[in-house]
Amino acid sequence: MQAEKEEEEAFPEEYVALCDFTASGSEQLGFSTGDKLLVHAKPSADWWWAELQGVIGYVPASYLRQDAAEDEEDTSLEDPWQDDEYFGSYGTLRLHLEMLSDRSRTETYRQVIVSNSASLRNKVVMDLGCGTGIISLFCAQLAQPSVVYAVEASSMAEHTRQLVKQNGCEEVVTVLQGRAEELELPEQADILVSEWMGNCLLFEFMVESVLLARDRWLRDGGVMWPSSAALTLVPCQADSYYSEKMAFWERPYGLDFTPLQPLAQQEFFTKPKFSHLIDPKDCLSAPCDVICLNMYTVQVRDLEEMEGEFKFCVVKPGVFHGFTAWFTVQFESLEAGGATVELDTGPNSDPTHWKQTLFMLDNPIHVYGGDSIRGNIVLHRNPVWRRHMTVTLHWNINSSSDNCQVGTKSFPMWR
Ligand SMILES: N=C(N)NCC[C@H]1O[C@@H](n2cnc3c(N)ncnc32)[C@H](O)[C@@H]1O
Repeated sequence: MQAEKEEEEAFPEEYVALCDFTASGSEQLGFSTGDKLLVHAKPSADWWWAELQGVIGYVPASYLRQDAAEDEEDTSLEDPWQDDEYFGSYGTLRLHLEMLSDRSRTETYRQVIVSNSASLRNKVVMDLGCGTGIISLFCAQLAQPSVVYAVEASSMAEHTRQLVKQNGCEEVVTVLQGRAEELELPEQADILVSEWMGNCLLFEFMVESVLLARDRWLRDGGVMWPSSAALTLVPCQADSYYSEKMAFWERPYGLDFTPLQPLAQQEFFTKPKFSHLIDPKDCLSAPCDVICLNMYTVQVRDLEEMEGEFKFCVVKPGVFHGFTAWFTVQFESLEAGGATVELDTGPNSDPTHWKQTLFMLDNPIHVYGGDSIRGNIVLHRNPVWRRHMTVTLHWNINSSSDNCQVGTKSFPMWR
């Protein structure tokens, strides 16, 4: 009782709009950046009941920031790119060690350089987000480009310069510290190479920087490495994960802890699980490429909302616990007709540091051979936190043994 009373007293709360929102329905309330809204209730984490100039409606919580009280100093708007935290994390060795230790990833980039070494002669290369400079050093060591501009925004750049000198590549490799989309390159590049992929392909949205650099620094007819990318999805079993996080509460030490299962679902199954290693036998159907990016034509505005359809035919009876996603990227040859090199981060290739991403349904569903699982996936980029997105899955199960089941679930990654 006391808590409810305190809660009522807390409302209304003053919030300020971080960006424009256009209502899509009579029950929603549209607003513009900077509007001050009065929040009267927070019925869910994502949608709040708010008022603006006497009009009431639902508003998306992620678009709002609590408004500092008049007498408190105004906290500056947090950087939507969270650059301090992001580039701070790349200023230490931990993530670079993880990426360099990923032999599948790193050897693929080396193979791209080796198999194109002749065509790289006298070319201008831009290595965007070079980190420790491994790709640039491969270029200088295994081919004869005229110059490689190794661009790195984090403080790692100082050490990268040292590695370039240490390996006798300073004649070819020039390290430029700064954000690629902000710094000046001395000339256009013939090849823009980058290892930009994040979990679920797009998390971190470093790809935006690659596209901006493409539009500004890649000469007409220049080559993008990767040239294309695909997000792949499969319906799957995840029995061990389900047992570990959900079934566990059924009979721990002979006691019934099932009242905690709704909490477990909220805590463990609301967000995607990164670094999931799916066993190929847990795939319930053949995988499907649901989103494909052509790195020459995709535009930054396309990244706001990407949608892909899928239709899976279940190949064996099992428990449909969720979907697993991974990605592949392709590197076209510099020579006409030359072989394309591919990096596949899926369950049938050598594991990479990304592994796969698991999206758990709230409740597992029994499926049988011949059932179809149709639907779509929507990647909705966070309008405020620009390195984040929400992944929404809609599915429709047609089963001979059961009437069709329809479901949908949205997974914040992370805000
Ligand atoms: N998911 C990944 N492939 N992350 C690799 C990111 C590497 O690129 C660097 N990086 C990311 N974005 C940028 C940018 N816009 N400009 C320069 N370096 C960048 C980052 O500091 C790290 O060394």
